[in-house]
Amino acid sequence: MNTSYFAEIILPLNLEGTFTYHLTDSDLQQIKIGQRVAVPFGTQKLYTGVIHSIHQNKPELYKTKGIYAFLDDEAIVTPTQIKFWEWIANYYVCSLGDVFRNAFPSALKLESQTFVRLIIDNYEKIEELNDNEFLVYEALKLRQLISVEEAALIIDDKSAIPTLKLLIDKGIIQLDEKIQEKYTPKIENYVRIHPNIKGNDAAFIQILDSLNRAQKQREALLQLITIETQKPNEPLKVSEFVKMGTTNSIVKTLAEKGAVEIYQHQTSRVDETETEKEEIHQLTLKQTEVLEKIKAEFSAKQTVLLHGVTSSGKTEIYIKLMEQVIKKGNKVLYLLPEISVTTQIVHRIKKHFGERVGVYHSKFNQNERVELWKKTLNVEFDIVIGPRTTLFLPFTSLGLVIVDEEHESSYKQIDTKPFFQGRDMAMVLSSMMNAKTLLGSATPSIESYYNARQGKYGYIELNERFGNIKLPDIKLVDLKKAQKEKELTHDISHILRDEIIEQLKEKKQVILFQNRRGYAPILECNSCGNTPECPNCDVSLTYHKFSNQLKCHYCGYAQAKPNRCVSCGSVELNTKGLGTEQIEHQLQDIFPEARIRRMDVDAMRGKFAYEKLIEDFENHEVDILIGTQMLTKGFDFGNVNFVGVIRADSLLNFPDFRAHEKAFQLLTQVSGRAGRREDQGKVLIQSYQPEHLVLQNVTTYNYQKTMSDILYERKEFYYPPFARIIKLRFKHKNKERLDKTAEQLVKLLKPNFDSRCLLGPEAPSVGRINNLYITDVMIKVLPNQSPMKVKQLIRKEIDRLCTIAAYRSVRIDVDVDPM
Ligand SMILES: Nc1ncnc2c1ncn2[C@@H]1O[C@H](COP(=O)(O)OP(=O)(O)OP(=O)(O)O)[C@@H](O)[C@H]1O
Ligand SMILES: [Zn+2]
Repeated sequence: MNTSYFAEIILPLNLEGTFTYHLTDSDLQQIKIGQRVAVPFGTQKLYTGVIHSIHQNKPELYKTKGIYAFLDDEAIVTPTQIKFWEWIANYYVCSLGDVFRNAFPSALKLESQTFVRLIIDNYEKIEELNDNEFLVYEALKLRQLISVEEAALIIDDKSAIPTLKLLIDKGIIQLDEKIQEKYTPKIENYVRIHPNIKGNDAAFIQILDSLNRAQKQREALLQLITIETQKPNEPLKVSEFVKMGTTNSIVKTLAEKGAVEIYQHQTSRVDETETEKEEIHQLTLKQTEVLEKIKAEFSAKQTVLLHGVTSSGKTEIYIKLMEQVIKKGNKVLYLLPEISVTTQIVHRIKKHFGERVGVYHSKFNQNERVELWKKTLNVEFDIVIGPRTTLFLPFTSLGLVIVDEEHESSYKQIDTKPFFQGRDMAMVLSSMMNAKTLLGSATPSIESYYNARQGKYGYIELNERFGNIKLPDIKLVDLKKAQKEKELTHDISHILRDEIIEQLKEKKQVILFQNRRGYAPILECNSCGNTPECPNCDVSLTYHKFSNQLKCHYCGYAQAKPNRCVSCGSVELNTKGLGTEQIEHQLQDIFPEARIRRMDVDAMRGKFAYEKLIEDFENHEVDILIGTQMLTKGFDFGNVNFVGVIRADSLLNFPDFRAHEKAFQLLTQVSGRAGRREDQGKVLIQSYQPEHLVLQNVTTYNYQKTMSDILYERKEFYYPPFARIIKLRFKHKNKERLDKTAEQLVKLLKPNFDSRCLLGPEAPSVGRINNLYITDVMIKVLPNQSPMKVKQLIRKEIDRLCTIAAYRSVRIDVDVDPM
């Protein structure tokens, strides 16, 4: 045995660094950086790891173990990816294992606690299974579900992971997941002249004669003939045909008589494979100019910020640029904030590039993820589109990374480590691969705007809408005044109401925005003022009328709505605040005829709920769409000329240093959904404080002014982009222990910081979630400090704290550049 070679292996553990295993001669024959291996860890555990590096430095302090098995012949992780993971672990102060866990699909990463289930009950080629595979297969037939740990008991430790991997590859078993909802495409009815009589004059004349006493049917049939002659290859929907003057029952009768045929055709947005490719739009003069400027800037700068007003055709410019990059043999990564709400853009891109587009859907299951990983590795795509996690796919030869709607806060990962900012990491990955990055937005984030103005990025403006349509006319509605003058029905001012009536009369569709979900966020007792709170979190419960429940938006806790106040027993419970659900009810009351739909997380539960709603909206099966900020993300609907904002106030009064920036962005974006085709759009924003500066700037589209006001304040108080923020979040079920730990860490850190730059510990506005108390410490890193040194210091002091038993159980999350 040759023990002079060792491999460093990345494991999905919350521990620093990589782990050393010794290599045998035969290991050395097959080992490649980026390959998967099955290894033991600790006394009992099995993991799938990835080979990080090979060396000859024998560890002095402990005895190494060997590798159980190699799971791949070739590497499935690229060297750039490993470098990228390390960069992230370093920057975001977490372990390489934390990054690996999040970046690598779980279906490729079996470990002791992973469960698999049988998907083929009667496997036909049983004789082809090896003994171990057969034993696991038999066990699964009895139990359906088995963990890697249990498989190791049935066969042995060494073979457990490789055996399960083989069974997965053969499609016999699958990682256990909740059963995924299948998308049932919408079936549309189409109508055509019956094939039996088409082109058969005799048969046709016979039918026509038989209709002599049914004039309407005869006319409809003749009309259909005319349409088919004019547009021979265009399928005609029954619904469209009916709009041209006939009725559903006439079409039905004609079908019964064998004159026409009603047939079905799937109109799916998700499954685009059969759609024909379309030519890329010719850019306008202005757009071409912008494209040329982008390319010129790229020759000197790695990153360019495209600041183009809503509906200026940024997407069209991206498409043209992508085409040019692909022609040179390079690949493109196109990042979007939330793929589920941006089906429209995916559709537009697929229309031009067809099969060579890979789409990462945040609701993809594990098996779909693996497929995308493998196809990217095999360079089967020219373009891959997806949300921030798409950054982790195994790309080669990227030429361009586009970050669309770069200001969107959903680029930041907040629920799982690493807490990375997808936009920033896009630039890192792009530069590692010698590619260029294009950031695009109608309302750039203040950081990107500042960097561009400082000359770090190229900066290009596009100030006119496609077709030279004017930006929507935005007016404010004073809710105080409306209330006083009794010009308010529920929460809808009469100006807003009349505008909606006008729009509906003209057969236009309306988009309304309200920043809160639920019915009326808070239930309050009229006698004692008590408000029901979540038993697990320090927040009031939100009232949802549809389910008649009170729900916690933090931990998911739900209870039936009480009839009496739990505190004093009074039956006079009142609702306070305003959510989308309530607006929906109010609208239904004011516009009983209108078809109203709602778009928020509660209404969008299923896997393809957004897609379905967007489809219905595009088909004009919806008159009024009310929703939360989901509505704002890049929607491009032709039939919307008017947008209304129900109440802008909660956006303005949010206790966060980014509140004004976000409010400006959100209101500008939502306004931008109006008037994108022919006429100038209109927007009404209702608010109790119409004099507010941010609102005033929104109505005049004064981005520059807004940002320079905000920059001024940020500079005064050391906020980004003038300082970097690192937030330490402490969590524990015992409040006293939590506070002590946080205070202790602050004491250790204090000597290194100016007092203005080390703030807290302080409980956030929601100080307890899911029975864990929370407290935050905020560190501001000034430009004259090295962020890396500060991070090292933080790591060191946290490690020091963890050596003391009393503090060890407190969870400390380091969030670099929190949002
Ligand atoms: N050169 C062009 N030829 C044809 N249609 C165009 C052209 N440029 C833009 N359009 C159309 O104008 C509409 C708005 O363009 P697009 O969606 O690309 O704008 P955008 O700048 O990405 O907007 P937003 O920031 O609001 O998402 C789209 O329907 C698009 O197809
Ligand atoms: Zn809760």
